[in-house]
Amino acid sequence: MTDRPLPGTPPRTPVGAPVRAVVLDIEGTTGSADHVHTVLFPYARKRIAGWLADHRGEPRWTAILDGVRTETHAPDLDEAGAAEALHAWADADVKAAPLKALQGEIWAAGYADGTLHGHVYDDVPEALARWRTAGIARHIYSSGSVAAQHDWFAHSNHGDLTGLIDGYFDLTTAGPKREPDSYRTISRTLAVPPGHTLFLSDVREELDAAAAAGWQTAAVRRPDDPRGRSVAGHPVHGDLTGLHHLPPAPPPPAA
Ligand SMILES: CSCCC(=O)C(=O)COP(=O)(O)O
Ligand SMILES: [Mg+2]
Repeated sequence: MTDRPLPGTPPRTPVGAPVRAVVLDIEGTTGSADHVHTVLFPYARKRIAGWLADHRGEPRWTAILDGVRTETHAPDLDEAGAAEALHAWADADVKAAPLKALQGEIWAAGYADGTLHGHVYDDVPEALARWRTAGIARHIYSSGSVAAQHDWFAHSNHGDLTGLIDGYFDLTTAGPKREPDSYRTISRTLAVPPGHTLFLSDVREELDAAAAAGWQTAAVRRPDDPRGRSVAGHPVHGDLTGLHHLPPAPPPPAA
């Protein structure tokens, strides 16, 4: 796949404008995509049918079934049909909210019994701590559910990092990551102007969507990423160390 800017992408606030909030992707940016694909996804895939059977009738089971029925436009789908849809989404890595909610539920048990951990690259805790010291807000935006994101950072290879993170956005609270409107929703929630918000991701289409919403962007392509270091239209970093010293926002005017 070649990296080309989307036609019609408007010019952005130049990098260098004061940054008041950093929003970070997980898979491929702050954590290992390989860990997500070879550890977390298979762990959940194997347990989908068992989880549905074990939690039948509970409110979270009902929410997941209702979500699958809505997404598949099949209001009468039963548990077996829902399991089939969830398996198909898992196999194709479809970012469907009911699958993401269920994966989060299943992973929670694995984190609790110590089978699973979240993978966070070594440079991430220091970057988050530096931005906190500089008064820059730090939020995560991933297709994984908010609960799954929180668990990933709470049970990371660097210990519990949740104290360094101000909040989390997912498909249900913001929307799909390749849609500019999702970034507009996050801007409204954070009450930070788009031009003062920096998005970090490994996926060009996500960065293009954030840029279309007026955000600053930087691509993160880890050295082991087979896609290489070129992401058209966005500055590219191999880790977060080059982003430690973001230009801080001036303090708000006195009332
Ligand atoms: C710990 S959240 C799991 C990541 C996930 O489920 C996923 O689909 C990756 O999404 P991202 O938006 O972080 O690329
Ligand atoms: Mg990613």
